[in-house]
Parts: sequence; C-alpha cells; structure tokens
Amino acid sequence: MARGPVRAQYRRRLTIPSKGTIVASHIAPDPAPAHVRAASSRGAARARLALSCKEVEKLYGSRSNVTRALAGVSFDVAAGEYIALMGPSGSGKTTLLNCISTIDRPTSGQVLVDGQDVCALKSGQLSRFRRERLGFVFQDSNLLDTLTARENVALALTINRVSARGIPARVEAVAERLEISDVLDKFPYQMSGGQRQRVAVARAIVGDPTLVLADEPTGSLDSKNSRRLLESFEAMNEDGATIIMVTHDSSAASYARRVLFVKDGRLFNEVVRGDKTRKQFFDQIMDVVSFLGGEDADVR
Ligand SMILES: Nc1ncnc2c1ncn2[C@@H]1O[C@H](COP(=O)(O)OP(=O)(O)OP(=O)(O)O)[C@@H](O)[C@H]1O
Repeated sequence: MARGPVRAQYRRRLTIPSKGTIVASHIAPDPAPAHVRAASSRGAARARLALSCKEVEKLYGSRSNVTRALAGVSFDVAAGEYIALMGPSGSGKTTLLNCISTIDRPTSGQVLVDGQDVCALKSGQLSRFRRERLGFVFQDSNLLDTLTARENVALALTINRVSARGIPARVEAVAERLEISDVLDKFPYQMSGGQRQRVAVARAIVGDPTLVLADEPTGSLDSKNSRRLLESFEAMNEDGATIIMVTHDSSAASYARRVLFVKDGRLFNEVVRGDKTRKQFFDQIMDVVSFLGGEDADVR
C-alpha cells in the first residue's frame, strides 16, 4: 500500500497535525482510570500527581555538536496510572526515563515526583529519594548472583532501614503476588529468565515506591514469560502502583492504561485505553506505530 494515502488516513483518524507540529504541549493524566475510580479507598490518590514533567529539555554534547535529546517534554501522571512510553529508536525515551529516575539531569525544565523537584535534590537527598520513592526494573534482572531471591528482595528493605522483624512477611507477601514463592531460596543461576525478572520486579516494588520505572522489562523474555510479567504489572497497577514502562512492543504497551509516543524528543501523541479491550487498544496503538514509520519492530 502506498505510504502517502496511509499517512493521510492516519492523520485524519488520529488528528495528527502536519509534520513537525507538537500534538500536545502538555499531556494531562487519564482523568479517572476505571480501576482507580473503582477503588474508593484510593479516592484521595486519584487527585494526587505522582509525576509532573514540565518543559523537560536535555541537550548532549558541546556547542559545536549538540544533540537535543528532549526538546521540552511536559506531561502529568496521576497516582495509580500505568503508562507506556513508545517511539522510534533515538526519539528520547530512555533519556526521558533517566531524567525522571534522576540517573540523568535535564538541561532545563522540572521533574516533580510527589510534588518534589528531583532536579533540586543534593546528592545525599538523591540517594534517599531513589531508595524510598523509586522502583527500577531493567531489561536484564540485575540480581546479585551471590544472594538468593529472598535475600535479593530483602536487601531492598534493609537498605531502606525497614526493621528486621518486618522484612520476612513483606518478602513473602510480594513473592506470593508475583508467584515466585517457590524460588525464594534459589540463587539467580538456578532460576529461569522469567523467574529472575519477576524477582527483580519483587525487589523493585517491595518498598512500596511512588513510581515503578521499567526500561524494556520484557526485552529479554520469550512471549510466555513476557505475558506473565505484564500480567504481574497489570495486577500491581490494580493494587495501586504507578508504573512508567518504556517498550518497543505494541503488545506489551497494550497492557498499560495510557501510551505516550515520543518522536524527535517531543511528545507526539497519546492514546488512552479507557473501556477498550486490550485487543482494541493494541489496534489503536498499532495505528500510531504505523504512522510513526512502519512496523512494530521498528518502534523501540
Ligand atoms: N550520552 C549521550 N551523549 C550524546 N548523545 C546521546 C547520549 N545519550 C543519548 N544520546 C542521543 O540522544 C537521542 C535520544 O537517545 P535515547 O537513548 O533517549 O533514545 P531512545 O528513544 O531511548 O532510543 P532506543 O529506543 O534506540 O533505545 C539520540 O539521538 C541519542 O543518540
């Protein structure tokens, strides 16, 4: 099929303006995700912003050779949302995640987590902020090889100075939720890739962080283990966790409640799942992926 008419068709359906125009200078959270709405005990959390990015810009390089990785990105994430970030290779997804996670610093703009400007934190405050507010899940599980699964998960609580008495019950509870109770006493080399990744998720969420940040968490998993991990994320989100996940995979993104698309360092579009089935949401995501430049596999 000819590229031109297809693009024109998507442009109409998605109301995508002409090339180079920013679709939304500020993207607000999904006003009331159904599962958040349903959980009356979390009513107060509904209004709370877990994250607010304001005109985040990131330049790399020196004056003669500058890369503008982020060109003024603004969006809000309400507590309890589940966001997927998608976009072509080099569009700025990892840079954005790194600016949110404080691994990197924006050149200008603000990143507010729970209302606190993370760019203004000094180094001591920064490590505390990372420990207490953030949970990280990477493409490779990054577990400590010399510790069992139980010890890997417990370590996150020990570092957070949770009293030793309270640790075993919290580890058992999170293990049950992620269906890893039977591997808690195994070392990473004794587990499958999927089990290792679920242990890594347990480690990320056991401290009850404000934000769970995941960079291609299913990147090294086969389809069965990917699905299992994504179902765990979905359940965690239904229990109240706020999740931001970078993925190149439309199927993985369709588990989120809202997908933000990044292109050339800007937010280009967003789609909200609302009451759609996952399949309908997947089709909607694929529409944008196709518009952005082709096949699912090209969007990373
Ligand atoms: N440390 C760095 N120094 C210079 N340029 C960088 C650096 N890190 C990223 N970039 C550039 O910033 C832009 C955005 O990169 P980023 O890694 O955020 O993209 P991405 O969307 O995550 O890509 P991918 O999907 O391929 O991982 C790219 O042009 C990249 O080359």
